[in-house]
Amino acid sequence: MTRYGETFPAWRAAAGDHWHAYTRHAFVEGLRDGSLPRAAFLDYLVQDYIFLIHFSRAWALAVTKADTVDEMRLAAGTVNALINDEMALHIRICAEAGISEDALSEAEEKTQNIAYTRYVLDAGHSGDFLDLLAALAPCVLGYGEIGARLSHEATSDTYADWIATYAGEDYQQVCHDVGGLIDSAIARRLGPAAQDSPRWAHLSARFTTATRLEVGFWDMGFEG
Ligand SMILES: Cc1ncc(CO)c(N)n1
Repeated sequence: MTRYGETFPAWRAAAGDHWHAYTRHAFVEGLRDGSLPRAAFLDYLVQDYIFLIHFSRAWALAVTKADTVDEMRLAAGTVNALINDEMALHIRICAEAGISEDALSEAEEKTQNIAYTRYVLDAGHSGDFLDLLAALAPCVLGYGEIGARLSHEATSDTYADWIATYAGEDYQQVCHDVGGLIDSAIARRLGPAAQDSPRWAHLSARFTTATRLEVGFWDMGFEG
């Protein structure tokens, strides 16, 4: 399993079965073996386009919640990667299927999508930089882990374009940078014995909640 720093493996372990339910979801396995119906994939991509808009807003909030210029730089880099790289995948695949960018912007946002993105934004608004990072982490790092695994385990090239985006060097670099950012942000605010800090359990619980919301997002993908 991919590490992406020291904090992530600890939070991932604390999320227990929820992490497995997220990263080994039937939707993910359908991407792996190509059995996922195209209509479900496109439905998911349309929702994910909207997701990425709000997710970019949450990373932009991280820029304003940061304490150092290094933290700002990394958060701003992630905003850039989301808006200018990752969303391009959605626009490209949807365009190939006859769904225009205008149609993407006008699509109705589903409730599981609203629940997830607004939970993350609220973590940032009501909490500090660490609360926000804990809520953001499962998304970035989970897709990194899924992409890296599927690049080795895929048995079909039906969804090769999607897999290559998350397994690719650019996205994997974002995951390593974000993993490092979480480690240094924690060390800076909670000190070397972060796991003994009273905040640790709370941050870890936020990570688990966001992981559960990822499971709901895949479930939603099947409903469409
Ligand atoms: C729901 C969801 N989680 C994570 C990612 C990765 O950025 C994504 N595109 N969508």
